[in-house]
Order: sequence, then C-alpha cells, then structure tokens
Amino acid sequence: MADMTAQRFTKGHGTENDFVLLPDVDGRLDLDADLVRRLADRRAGIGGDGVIRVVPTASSTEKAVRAQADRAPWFMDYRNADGSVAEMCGNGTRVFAAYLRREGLVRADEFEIATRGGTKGIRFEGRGESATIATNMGPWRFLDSTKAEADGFDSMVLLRDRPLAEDPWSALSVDLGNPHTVVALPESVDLATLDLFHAPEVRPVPTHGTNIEFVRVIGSAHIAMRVHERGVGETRSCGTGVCAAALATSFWSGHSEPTQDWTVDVPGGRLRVRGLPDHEVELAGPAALVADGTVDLSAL
Ligand SMILES: N[C@@H](CCC[C@H](N)C(=O)O)C(=O)O
Repeated sequence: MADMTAQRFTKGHGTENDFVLLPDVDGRLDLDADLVRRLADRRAGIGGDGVIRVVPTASSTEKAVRAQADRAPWFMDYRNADGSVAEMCGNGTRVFAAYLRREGLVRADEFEIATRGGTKGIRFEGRGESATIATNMGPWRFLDSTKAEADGFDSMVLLRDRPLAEDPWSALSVDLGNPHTVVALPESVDLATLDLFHAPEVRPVPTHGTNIEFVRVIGSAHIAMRVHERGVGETRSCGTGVCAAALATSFWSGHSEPTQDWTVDVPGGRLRVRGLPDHEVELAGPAALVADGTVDLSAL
C-alpha cells in the first residue's frame, strides 16, 4: 500500500520570497491551515514564506477557480505561512511557472495559470535558469480612487516601536487582487533601519488585513522597498507589493498609469514593473527551484 504521508515537494524562491511547492496532480491532498503552518515552519518544517499546491484547475473545490480551467489548466493554490489563504502571490506566479515548465506540465513560452485573483498570463523571456519570467498581473485599482485623486493618500501607518506622539505616515491603498498599503517614507526616515518585526498599525483598519510596503525613491523610475506581508511578517520580497509600490509612486509623481518601466529593489533582489494597456500591470523577474525532496507529513 502507498504511504499516504510521504509527500513530494520542491523548494523555490523569487527574489528570496520562498515557497514550498507541493505537486498534487490528482487533486487529493488535504492541505489545511495546520499542515501549511507546519510545512512553512523554518525550524520544525521545511520553511517558507508560503506554500503552493500545484493542482489541476479542474480539480479545485473553488467554483471561481474551476471556471478558469479552459484557459489555465494549472491552479496556483497559494497559502501564507500562517495558514491563511491569499488571492494572489506575484513572486509565486514565477516560481509556479518555472516548476510547471521544469516538470514538463507546460511546454510553451507563453501560457496562463489560474489563481484566486483570476487568470494570469506568463511569458518567459529567455531560456534556462537565468530566464526572466514576466507575469501579467491583470487589473489594479486604488481602493478609494476619489481620495487618491484628491489627497494622494487614504490611510495612515504607524510602526509599533515609534512613539505614539510622532505623526503616523501617510499611505495609499492599492488592490492587486490582494490588498496593499503603500507608505511614502519621509526623507528623514532610513528605510534600512525600520523595525518591521511587528505588524505596523494601519488606520482605518483594513477589513481583510493588508500587506504594507515602505518605499524610498532612489532614482528616476527606481525605488527601494521593504514589506510586511499579511499572514507572514517581513519578507525579502513581495511581487504584488512591488507592483503596488511602483504604481503608487508613479501616481505620486503625477502619472495615473506608469509611463515607463519601474525598477524596484527589495532586500532579496530586483524586479521590473511595467504598465500595460487597459489598466493592467506586468511584473518581471527571476525564479529559482533550489531543492527537491520527500517530506513525511505525519512527522511534522
Ligand atoms: N509574497 C506574495 C504575496 C503573498 C500573499 C500576501 N501575503 C497576502 O496575504 O496578500 C507576492 O509575491 O505577491
């Protein structure tokens, strides 16, 4: 009899935003929040910012996902390290795409994948491990476009270690399928020394939580960013966050849509953000698959 607790996995990352990939070609794996937390645990498990189940779209239990099956045969079932489910993961799309290609599950240079945030287009630029992978992240929007247009900001962010007497920082909420709050750091604040260990406070409190990006402009269409991710904590990169940061900064510099490519430096590397027609945005960067193995799920 097959050992049902022996599960194959691949470890991968996109600009050091790291994931445990679990192939589930029969759609039989019962991936609950507790199992995700155990797999993502960096001491007792394999370790990762998130877990990605690689599953045929048609086998998903989620109706909105199954509806994508005609265009996108594979579903990126993404979970945060705390076990919560998220709509989208930008870096995850590239790692997922690299895995599908390496395993021969997809052979084309351009194809679509299913996510909870809708179908996303993938395009390989170049071949081999050094290929850049571009994801059409689809449509984006400011959560409160009226406020964005009027004030440039719609919320406030305060770090837990900063005295309450200090002014909170102004921020803008951007929806990339998942929620983001982008902070334009005042000149006097050093991005590198921010303490992002604790979740920053956001006002008004976002209904479904938020990922929070801290941004510093370092050149023409070039920013540096750090992020505190919903359901994870500080990570070394966040693809949807990088798009939100570039879109917000471009907006603050007077462009309602990005008019040129933006370069975004994160602690784990560098990513490219490009505005696309129809209010869509593209994210491009590397993906690496670094280890393969088998995990005994009953031992976690
Ligand atoms: N790291 C991801 C985003 C993952 C989901 C996020 N933590 C959320 O809960 O929305 C990315 O690369 O976009």
